[in-house]
Amino acid sequence: MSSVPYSIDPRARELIPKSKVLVVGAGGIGCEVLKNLALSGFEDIEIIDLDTIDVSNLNRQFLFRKEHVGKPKAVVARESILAHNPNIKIKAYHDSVLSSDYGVNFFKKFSLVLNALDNRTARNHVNRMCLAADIPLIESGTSGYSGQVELIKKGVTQCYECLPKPPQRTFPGCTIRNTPSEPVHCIVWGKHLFNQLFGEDDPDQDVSPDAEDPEAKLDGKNSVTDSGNIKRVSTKQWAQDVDYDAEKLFNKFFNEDIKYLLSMENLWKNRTPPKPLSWKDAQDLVTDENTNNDSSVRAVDMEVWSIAKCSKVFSESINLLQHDLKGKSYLVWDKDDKPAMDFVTACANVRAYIFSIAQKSRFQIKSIAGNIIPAIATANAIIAGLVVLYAFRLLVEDYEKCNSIYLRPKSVHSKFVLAADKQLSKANPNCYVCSPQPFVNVFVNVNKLTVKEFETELLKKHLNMVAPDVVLDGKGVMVISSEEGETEANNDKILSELGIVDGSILKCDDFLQNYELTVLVNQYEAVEKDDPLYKVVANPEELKAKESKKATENGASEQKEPESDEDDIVCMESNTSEDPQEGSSSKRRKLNEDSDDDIVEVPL
Ligand SMILES: Nc1ncnc2c1ncn2[C@@H]1O[C@H](COP(=O)(O)OP(=O)(O)OP(=O)(O)O)[C@@H](O)[C@H]1O
Ligand SMILES: [Zn+2]
Repeated sequence: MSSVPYSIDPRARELIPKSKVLVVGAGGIGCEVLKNLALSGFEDIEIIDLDTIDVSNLNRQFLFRKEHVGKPKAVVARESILAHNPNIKIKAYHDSVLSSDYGVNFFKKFSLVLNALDNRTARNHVNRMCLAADIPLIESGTSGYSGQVELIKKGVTQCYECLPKPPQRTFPGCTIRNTPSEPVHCIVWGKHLFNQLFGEDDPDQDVSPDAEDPEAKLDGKNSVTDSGNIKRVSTKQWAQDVDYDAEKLFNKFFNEDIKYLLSMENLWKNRTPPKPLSWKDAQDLVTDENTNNDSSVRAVDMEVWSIAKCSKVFSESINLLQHDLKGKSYLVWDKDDKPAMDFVTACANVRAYIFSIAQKSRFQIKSIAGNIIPAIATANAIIAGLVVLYAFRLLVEDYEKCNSIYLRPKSVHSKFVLAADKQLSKANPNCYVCSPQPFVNVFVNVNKLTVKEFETELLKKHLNMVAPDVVLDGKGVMVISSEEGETEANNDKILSELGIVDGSILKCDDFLQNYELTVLVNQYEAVEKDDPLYKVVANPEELKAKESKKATENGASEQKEPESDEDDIVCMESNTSEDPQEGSSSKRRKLNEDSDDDIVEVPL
């Protein structure tokens, strides 16, 4: 780093007003980035965001005001910027960046793309689009007091998908409220419910179905007749009015609300729909194998409770918490408070059951629940400042000054708050996205997996394709087509029925992403009940090494539902809030790791 790291190159000053910049996401970081761009002289900006403004955004997304709630973020962000500087050319798209309207040619228009997103699917997609269009991308994210800015440039740096990532820990609100798919989503929901019933009112922590979920309104049609969210004036007030009757509460949250979610039909087109559960039916759900008679605290903590037990604990903990609340205005959730932790364990597991998600022991839930990270406005502001400083450097192709930079909480392990890598991160030669000839090994049971499962689970969910075409190499068989009506007849066929066997090569092409991937099929059969449906690796040697290592560590294979989520969670300083919060983490490395060998302090 130079001694005056943030001086602006005079050539960049000239280019700033002439350069066209795309900002993807107008949330916490996006609002800050837009303001910084406008104030530093950028005059040609486009902004895309799929969401509308929620009341919970107002504390940190300062381009939005109370009167904007319900309006599209991109549109209001544009209006707010124009109100300050009407001379800026700024175009807003209220849409998902994943839509086919934003293809490679759309991206080619820009000098720079700045990501301000909160989820991996969209980040992966923009990564691929910028690689295909050969446009520099600045990727950024925050998670609590930590954050990161990183340059992605074809042929110069690693791409967003070069390294495997730990499980995601920050979640969009609609995942929590409408479409949980992992245990942690149910745990966050359980903590939110605790706060709604007993804690301090926080609009960020609504637990009711979110009818404003953009996915529920695909094609502009909303299957839900009621246009707004299900609004309870106050969940706490309602709970008090029914005297915290456990049966009524259970039926409300696990039966009626789930029935309402089912009415949002678009959500369930490609997902397993949830099963509403009444209090009465829950009493019958006793696990057969529950022969464990050991009632010691340790045994109870390690066991995965049956749903009948969850409902019993739900009721008992509510009674205790209601008692604790007497004389206080609210309770503060604490993982070490028995009824509070019992309540979250019971709720998380009942919700997991309803959504066909693996249930967890109290011990596992405790470690996950204690590590959920809040969104911090100042971290967003610092990261957005760095994003725009890096934008200045990129305009003059000063890539060497765009090393990944990290914001991290000060701790006993590190003296400084901002640190940068000493050099640009090199691309992974085995990356199945940015290597010259992307290639990957997939391990699937060709005698069991259907074409549809292969497409949804593997190509879309795992390999992040949006609209793949798949041809069986050498045979010319069109397995999957992105054109409607061409290969639907294959959907329910087993892979082997189409001639896909061990050693087959599939050529997968996502026209939208301008991305071609060669897939080598390896026959694999799950042995244990919990073994994954499939595995994906660039280099099978890596898989072997990792698997045997993991197996000795915790008896689990690599891709299994992570048993040790807490290992991957970035631990915050002990005095930070533990309230769950959706954020925008894109972390690629642990930010509080001890070794500072490969990073340097950044003078402020
Ligand atoms: N596929 C996508 N296309 C366009 N915008 C997206 C896409 N996915 C996410 N976004 C937007 O990225 C932004 C990320 O911002 P942020 O992390 O602050 O999330 P938020 O939803 O505004 O806040 P929070 O989740 O904390 O309530 C959001 O405004 C979200 O709508
Ligand atoms: Zn890569």
